[in-house]
Amino acid sequence: MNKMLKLENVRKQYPGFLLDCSLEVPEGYITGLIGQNGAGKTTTFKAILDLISVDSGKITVMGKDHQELNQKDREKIGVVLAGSSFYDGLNVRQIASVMEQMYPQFSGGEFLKLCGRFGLPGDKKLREFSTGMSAKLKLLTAISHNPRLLILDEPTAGLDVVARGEILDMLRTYMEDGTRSILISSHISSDLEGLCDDLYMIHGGKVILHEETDVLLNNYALLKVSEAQYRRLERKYLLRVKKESYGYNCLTRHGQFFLENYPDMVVETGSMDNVIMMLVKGEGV
Ligand SMILES: Nc1ncnc2c1ncn2[C@@H]1O[C@H](COP(=O)(O)OP(=O)(O)OP(=O)(O)O)[C@@H](O)[C@H]1O
Repeated sequence: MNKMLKLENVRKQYPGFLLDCSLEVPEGYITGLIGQNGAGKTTTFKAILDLISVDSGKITVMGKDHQELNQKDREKIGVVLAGSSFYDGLNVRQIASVMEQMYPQFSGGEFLKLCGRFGLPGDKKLREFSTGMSAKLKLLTAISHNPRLLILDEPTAGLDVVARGEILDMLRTYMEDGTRSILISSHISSDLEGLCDDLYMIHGGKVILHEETDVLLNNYALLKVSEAQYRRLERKYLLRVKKESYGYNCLTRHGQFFLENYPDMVVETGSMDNVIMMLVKGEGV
């Protein structure tokens, strides 16, 4: 399978923080990067886009070293970064003409049609936009020049549930052409679990888990067990353990096995937040 993006042991040191990240985005995939505030998501995105220098490691974008991308290659990438935007005195129609001059592939007509569909008036200045409108505009400008790879750092940050849903719908529509790919970050797991094919969890600069979303939601589970039940559990099936007032909370990758074979045990599947919590707060077995 073609890799649209590959990071191999990319390291970046800041005072009190070390990013050490390896990840891949295969063609046709939506890959999610999930992590709490300060986990290293934005640092990873800036490294990919060559906005910061890295200390070591290798970053390959569409088969080329990320520092060797030419203008044509860069036109195949759409980006949403926190904070970046157009001058706020412009309106949507003016942005369309700026984009048309920058990107030969950009269709102003198509862009304005999409803006209309997502409730962005053509003659309203950016400074009059709500947070949700600005987020939608950023994503529409990133996808309207027909890129093959989207790199989206927290595109749903600060949005209400309706605006988040609209952003996720835009991304699903973008993916209908099967050769496109997305790397998207969020600290809200529910945004990513319904969208992504696979997920990387990042914590303290390190990737602590990489799994297909289906496996994560169906096979990873919390076992809530008493002291006696815990003593009988085979340790090899457990990833992390946390002492609780009732006994132990255990993270396993074999949730279906426990559901089928231990009818008396409390087995909770389907929550990415639980998995993250146990990976961060639980102890090794
Ligand atoms: N220019 C910088 N100089 C020093 N430290 C930095 C710099 N940029 C980021 N950091 C540190 O790197 C760590 C990771 O920050 P980063 O912005 O990548 O996290 P994040 O996962 O994107 O978090 P958030 O969800 O809050 O945006 C933090 O501890 C931050 O303070």
